[in-house]
Amino acid sequence: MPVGTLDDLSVAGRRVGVRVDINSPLDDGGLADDARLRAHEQTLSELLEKDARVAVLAHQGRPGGDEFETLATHAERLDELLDAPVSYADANFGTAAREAVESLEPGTAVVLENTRFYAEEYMQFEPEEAGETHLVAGLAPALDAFVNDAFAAAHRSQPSLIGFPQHLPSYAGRVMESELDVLGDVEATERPRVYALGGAKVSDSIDVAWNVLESGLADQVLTAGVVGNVFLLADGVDIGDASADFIYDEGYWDEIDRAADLLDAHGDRIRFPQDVAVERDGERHEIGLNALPGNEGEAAMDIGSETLRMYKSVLADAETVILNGPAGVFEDPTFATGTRELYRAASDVPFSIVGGGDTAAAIRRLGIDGFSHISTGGGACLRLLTGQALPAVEALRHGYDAD
Ligand SMILES: Nc1ncnc2c1ncn2[C@@H]1O[C@H](COP(=O)(O)OP(=O)(O)O)[C@@H](O)[C@H]1O
Ligand SMILES: O=C(OP(=O)(O)O)[C@H](O)COP(=O)(O)O
Repeated sequence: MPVGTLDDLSVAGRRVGVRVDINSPLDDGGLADDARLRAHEQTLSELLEKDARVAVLAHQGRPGGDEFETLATHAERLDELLDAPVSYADANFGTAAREAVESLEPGTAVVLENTRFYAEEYMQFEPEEAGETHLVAGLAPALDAFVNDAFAAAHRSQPSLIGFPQHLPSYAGRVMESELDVLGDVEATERPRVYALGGAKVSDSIDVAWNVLESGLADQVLTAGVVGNVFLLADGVDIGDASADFIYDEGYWDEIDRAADLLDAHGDRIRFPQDVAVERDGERHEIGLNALPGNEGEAAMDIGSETLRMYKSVLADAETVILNGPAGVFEDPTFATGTRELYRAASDVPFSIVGGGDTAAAIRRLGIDGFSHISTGGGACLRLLTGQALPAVEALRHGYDAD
């Protein structure tokens, strides 16, 4: 069943709940980066220009975490970004929230409070149960329609993401629509198709590698970052105590075995680093694999030039590249070379897709452009690229039945 979009929704004067993902890095309580807010400008402006009365729903951080904050600052920033007035209400559901929505003038918006301040929001539900939670059952009567634009959270089965389509006609916003258009049909992209997997979320990356190698989606998988170091260990390379300890400390012991199984099954399509960069006397120093054994106290912080040469030659022949995770500790300029060079080569591939919060931050920081699509999602993007369903999208597809 296709997902309806804003083209199917007539909104003038109607109250529309819009779930966005404006979960952002914070800095002294303020927004350190507003990229995720700007991503939703189009959806919100389009609704407001058509005189909708918009209730914005969103989460920020995780309960107990450093970035678990109110959405007051986000509301202020949206008010600056959008041409229409945006207010803030410190309520999610109940009388105060319903009154805030019901009193909206056409063409104005209110940002409701962080949905995760409400305990049930951080639990997983089936759609029918999600529709009966206090947040959804309490707020839905104040709304005429629901728009889900929160692609980056679409892999979560939380009430505000999957519950409203139980009660309301529901549609994908413009961010959701364009992400699904580009990422929903990865099989149709040209080959050779290369997956470049770096960064530090080793379990997720190995899941992706398994999936795309087993299904035949990937012609080549390039590994870098901590993921590359795990493949080196899996291949029996002694990468030195500092790198290995990091991997064990992060609890990735089992991942080394999974990576070894992957190498046994599909080693002909997996590339891993041939040299790495470490810090020596305060400078970048590159070491080939033969010189690595016995290397004590120097962690592999980036891929080296030999590896880059090999990866660039794979990318030069690719028609499609899907990239997730930096190649090294790009936050430190000494170790940003691998990420910068790899991303530049990837941006020259005819069709290039990039996903991941840190990956997008690295692209901005290193000033690289030319990618075909930069996804707003990390986990959601990878889930879709491995052919798995997203609960929030399934809820839009199957949820509302007017009868
Ligand atoms: N060799 C490495 N050693 C330690 N950390 C690394 C290494 N390579 C990359 N990283 C770290 O990985 C982090 C990003 O990984 P990840 O969260 O998986 O990316 P994304 O958010 O794009 O999915 C960065 O903070 C970066 O410093
Ligand atoms: O930042 C997000 O996802 P991402 O880290 O995969 O990009 C989303 O806001 C989901 O947040 P969550 O991973 O706390 O559920």
